[in-house]
Amino acid sequence: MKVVEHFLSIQGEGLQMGRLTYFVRGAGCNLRCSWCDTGYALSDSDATMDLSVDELMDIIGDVGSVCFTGGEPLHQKDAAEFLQRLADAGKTTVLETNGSMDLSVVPSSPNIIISMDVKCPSSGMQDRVRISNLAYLSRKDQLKFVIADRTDLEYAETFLREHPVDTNVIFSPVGGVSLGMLAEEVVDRKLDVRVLPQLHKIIWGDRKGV
Ligand SMILES: C[S@@+](CC[C@H](N)C(=O)[O-])C[C@H]1O[C@@H](n2cnc3c(N)ncnc32)[C@H](O)[C@@H]1O
Ligand SMILES: Nc1nc2[nH]cc(C(=O)O)c2c(=O)[nH]1
Ligand code: SF4
Ligand SMILES: [Mg+2]
Repeated sequence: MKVVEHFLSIQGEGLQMGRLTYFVRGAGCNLRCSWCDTGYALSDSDATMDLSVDELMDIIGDVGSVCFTGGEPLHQKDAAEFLQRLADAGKTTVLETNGSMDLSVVPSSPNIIISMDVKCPSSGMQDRVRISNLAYLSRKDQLKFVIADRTDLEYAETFLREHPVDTNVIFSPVGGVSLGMLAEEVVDRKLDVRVLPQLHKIIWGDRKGV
């Protein structure tokens, strides 16, 4: 596994928000979202270490919650093996994936929470979503829309109307965009979604390793 960083922190996103979590950030991504807050992890050459799955399991130790992210974690050749080992060890693992990578490779386990993005127009990557991935999402998983503006919001609303999915839907503002604006729009439109911030940025600001 080409790893950029790994660290113990508090889960800052999604339904596991607030939980002590061990983060593993893989190097390399096949997309280039305009607002990506992890530009330091988008190339394979951003890797600072090459770790085996055994080494990663030793590093994670007895921490019960893991977030496998990136970059794009499914870009890693041993992603499925890592996910299977985490699931077999009984760890709750959130897989933060960008929606363009085939989810059929993800082991089926109640311990693996797929957190799939649908990229909205502001990202410049909205055409990269793999619609067939929606079939792999269930009630344990989450579908995340990162929203920069009203165009994104309307895109997300239309997407959900055209592709109803029985999973948890999260609207999260692009860093720096008003959470209040997003919340008011969701209330006005009576959208059955969760409006969530990035908790780690509220605690520590926008920086690496947290
Ligand atoms: C850094 S990405 C890595 C995982 C995967 N590549 C993806 O995009 O889902 C992790 C999460 O952070 C979100 N994200 C990235 N930049 C952001 C920003 N500037 N503001 C809010 N969320 C952001 C992504 O949309 C994604 O849900
Ligand atoms: N604390 C913290 N929580 C996170 N949840 C998802 C993250 C990510 O970059 O994928 C992330 C992150 O970078 N930090
Ligand atoms: S897919 Fe994820 S890691 Fe890749 S550019 Fe977009 S937000 Fe950043
Ligand atoms: Mg992050």
